[in-house]
Amino acid sequence: MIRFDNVSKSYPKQSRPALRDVSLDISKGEFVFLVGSSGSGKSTFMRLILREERASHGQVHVLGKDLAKLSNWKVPQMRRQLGTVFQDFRLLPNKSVADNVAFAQEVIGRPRGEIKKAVPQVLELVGLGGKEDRMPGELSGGEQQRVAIARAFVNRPALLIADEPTGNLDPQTSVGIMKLLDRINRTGTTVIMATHDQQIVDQMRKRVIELEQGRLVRDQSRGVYGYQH
Ligand SMILES: Nc1ncnc2c1ncn2[C@@H]1O[C@H](COP(=O)(O)OP(=O)(O)OP(=O)(O)O)[C@@H](O)[C@H]1O
Repeated sequence: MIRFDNVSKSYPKQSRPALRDVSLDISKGEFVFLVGSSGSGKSTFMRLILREERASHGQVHVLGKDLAKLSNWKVPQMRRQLGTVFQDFRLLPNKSVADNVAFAQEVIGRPRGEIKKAVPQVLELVGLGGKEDRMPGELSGGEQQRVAIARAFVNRPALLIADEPTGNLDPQTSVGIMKLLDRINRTGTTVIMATHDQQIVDQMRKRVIELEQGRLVRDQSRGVYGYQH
């Protein structure tokens, strides 16, 4: 599903590369935690997968495609198969919960009837049944993140990328969000999650990939958080 072959990424005017010679494979259906101290390269790793950035050296394959060879006009089509969730939720503040989720389907041209059916279903799945008409500002942080996950999942992406999805949430709420991501993973969606949350990584015992100054320093199945701040 994802393959990095000797991938390095240097940003202009930066003395050291953000990623150095990273090689790894992530298979369909895996759940992977990406850990490492601030600045170790986690966001860069995810931006390469989304083709928001391009590798300086090496090859990035996503869903069987070499991203260096993917023409720009095909990028949106590729991204439709990826869902993204962020620490700061990124909901549209003036749209209701249902409309936030529906929007993800509208932009890819799904028929109205299908949207009408899919939105309540996915809101039910994330535990927000009955809150369709609320505005994001009327929800708790945990609920807002559930909306963001519903929006990311409504198009049934092959891969869900979550960048510190529990970063703004208290420990108990975070556990609920993790259970939800685990459930989504069990439907067959591959999940890659960058996190600084030691408790969650230690509890879930999933594959752990650790970056340090842009290098892959650990790749462990059923791993723990491991590094010190
Ligand atoms: N757009 C950019 N332009 C220049 N340098 C960048 C850019 N994005 C990241 N970097 C640099 O690349 C390195 C890796 O950053 P990256 O954001 O990938 O780390 P991170 O592990 O996601 O950090 P955090 O946990 O704080 O989000 C850092 O040294 C950072 O300053």
